[in-house]
Amino acid sequence: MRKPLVAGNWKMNGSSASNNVLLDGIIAKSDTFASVDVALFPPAVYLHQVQQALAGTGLFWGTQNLSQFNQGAYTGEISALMLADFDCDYVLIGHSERRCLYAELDLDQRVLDRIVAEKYEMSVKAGITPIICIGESPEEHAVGRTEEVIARLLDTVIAYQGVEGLAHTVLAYEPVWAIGTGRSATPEWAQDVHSFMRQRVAKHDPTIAESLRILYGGSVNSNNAAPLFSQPDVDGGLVGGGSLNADEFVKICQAAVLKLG
Ligand SMILES: O=C(CO)COP(=O)(O)O
Repeated sequence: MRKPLVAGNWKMNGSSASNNVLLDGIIAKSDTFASVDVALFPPAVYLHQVQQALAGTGLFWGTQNLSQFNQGAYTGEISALMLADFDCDYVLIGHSERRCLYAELDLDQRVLDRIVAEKYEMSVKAGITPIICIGESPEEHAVGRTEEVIARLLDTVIAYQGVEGLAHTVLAYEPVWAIGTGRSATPEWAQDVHSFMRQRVAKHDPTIAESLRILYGGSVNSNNAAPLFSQPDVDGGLVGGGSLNADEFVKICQAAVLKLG
């Protein structure tokens, strides 16, 4: 049985004061979801605050991005080694907001997937578990290209690092059309796509595929979390807006506990 994981992506939200309220609310109820893994992803400037608050609670933390380079003249970037310095457990890689809004191309205009693969390698080497986000755009969704888009990214990551790295990786299916829209994928749709992802990995290594956690992200809330998480190949959620309110996020984490029966 894969242990469910609920990840709260705060995106560019919060302040020292509001973070304290949110953290206190989550920590106060953490014994009600102790049987699942829960991780918080604050903006990098608040990493220290979150690390201090969560130390000893059993909750995990991470960041929303990392550089594909180790160190040097990369203004504004944060390396895997720096994240390891903060005992980060996880890092989000390839979130659609980075791909779309920040056009993560390198100087040779190489494809985005390659950058994702390089970041993935950096995090694995630093001992930080990557959560690789993939999903189709509204346009790709409309013309039925979901599986093609997902297969392309998965194959690039596997080709670059080998399937073995996926033993230390979490995948997140985040359809762009469901992010921040209030229009979540149906549980059936999420299950179909997650199953496709697992089967694609299984072609390379069935054992790794079976143990691989695949999260669903896109308008997860306290009403739809339980039906989504009840699907056999949905191993938890990557939550944006729903992770900014302690009561709402705690309910989503508790929904993941139901999956354990
Ligand atoms: O992008 C997401 C999490 O990374 C999902 O965001 P929402 O839950 O706000 O739709």
